[in-house]
This record gives sequence, structure tokens and C-alpha cells, in this order.
Amino acid sequence: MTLSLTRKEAAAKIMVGLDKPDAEAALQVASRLEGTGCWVKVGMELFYAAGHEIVRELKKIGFKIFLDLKMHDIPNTVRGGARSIARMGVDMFNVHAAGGSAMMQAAMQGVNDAVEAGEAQSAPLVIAVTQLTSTSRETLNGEIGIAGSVEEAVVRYAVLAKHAGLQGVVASPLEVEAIKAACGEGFLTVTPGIRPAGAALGDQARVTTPREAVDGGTDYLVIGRPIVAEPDPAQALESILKELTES
Ligand SMILES: O=c1ccn([C@@H]2O[C@H](COP(=O)(O)O)[C@@H](O)[C@H]2O)c(=O)[nH]1
Repeated sequence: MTLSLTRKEAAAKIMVGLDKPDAEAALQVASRLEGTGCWVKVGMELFYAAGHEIVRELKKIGFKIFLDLKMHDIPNTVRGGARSIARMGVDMFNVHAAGGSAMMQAAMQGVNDAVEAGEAQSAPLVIAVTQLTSTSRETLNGEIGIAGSVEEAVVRYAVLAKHAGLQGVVASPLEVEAIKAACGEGFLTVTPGIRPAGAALGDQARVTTPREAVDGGTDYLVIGRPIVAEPDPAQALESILKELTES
């Protein structure tokens, strides 16, 4: 089924991956996206270079922020890390489901610690990475050592994350239908692995177009290089929005 979205609805589903080496480069792109209504995603490259300050700057501009640091450590460390992240005022962050239930529950406890101590005004959404969208079945079976299909592995982690109290998962758009069937419509799916027709796949293994991702029921489309590595990021975003608003 082709879903017809308004421009506002489409923009609110897009998380632009600001994978840039420093604050200046990131803010240059962000300034071109200001006012569109899209989210921005701050990942390892930008956060390790520009830290809390870039989060503050992006919030000041008015963006909703997904902090994509994919925590994976012992529960006590993740609890402390989650508390620190909640204090920063981001809207969403993630952990690896491979860390197990106790670790994911610890992330939720860290958020509660921050809220109860009055350090965070509101609780960010906490989601779990299932299997990276760069992982193919061959890699999953032959290197990571998990048997079966990628979809089975993704759904197993999604169910684990749901039982641990998390609000959603990161997966490819190809697995959204199975995740929603197993975890319910309200369980969020945040999907990288988005490539407009003809765009280079790069290191992504499990991809769809923006239109296919939306029609498959995803909640959020994470899009990096097809926007931020283009000479005109605003124009690249516009053409994706056009694809999503045409029925
Ligand atoms: O499974 C995952 C988890 C996170 N990502 C992140 O999303 C963006 C995708 O960027 P593209 O340039 O559109 O490929 C990137 O920041 C990744 O770290 C992911 O791709 N897959």
C-alpha cells in the first residue's frame, strides 16, 4: 500500500545522520536543514569530535536529536552512561540488544535515575540496535556465529528489547513488518539502510528506498550520506520529501 504523507509528516519521520568530522562541518549542513522539521542523528564521528557542545548547538537550532552511540557494556556502566545521556536533553539514544536484558534494563534505570534526580526534564526514548544494516546473512552466519535468517535474529532481539522495557529498535526497513507483528504497532522501528533509487549502497547490505521504507510501516528513516554527502544537502532532502509526499 502506498502511504500518502503530508510534507510535515514526512519530514518528522526523517533523521538526518550528521556524520561529519567536526562541529563546523555539521553545523554547516544543519543550517541548510533548519526549519524543515526533520530530526538530526549525532553518531560516533561527530560526538567523539564535538561532544556535548554540538548537542547543545543543535538543540538551540530546534532539532530533535537521536544520539546514536550504541552503548554495549556491563549493566552498571550502561546505567551510568544512560544517566549522563539523559542529562544532555537528547530525544532518543540507543544500546546494543546483544548486551542482553540486564544491560538494556540498566539503560532504562539510568534514564529514570536522571529524571528522578531532576537532572533531566523529560525521559529520552531508548531503543536497541538489533543487527547492523551493514550485516548480511553471510556475515551473520559465517562470522558473527548466529544461525538462521537476519530477520529471525532481528526479531529475537526486538522481542528481548521490548521485554526489557525499551521503546523500539534499530533495524533495516526490510524487517519492519516482522518486528511490528512480533512486538506490536506501537513498538518503534528506526531504520537506516535507506537509499534513494540509484544511490550508492556503500557499506549498507540491507536497504530499501525511502518510499519502500514508509510503505513497509517504518516509524523513522535514518539517512546519512544520500543527504549529507551531497553537494546540496537541502536539495537532497527536498527530493526525498517529494518522493514521500507523492502518492
Ligand atoms: O544498523 C545500523 C545502525 C546505525 N546506522 C547509522 O545510520 C547512519 C546511516 O548512514 P548512511 O550514510 O545513510 O548509510 C550512519 O550514521 C550509521 O552509523 C546504520 O547505518 N546501521
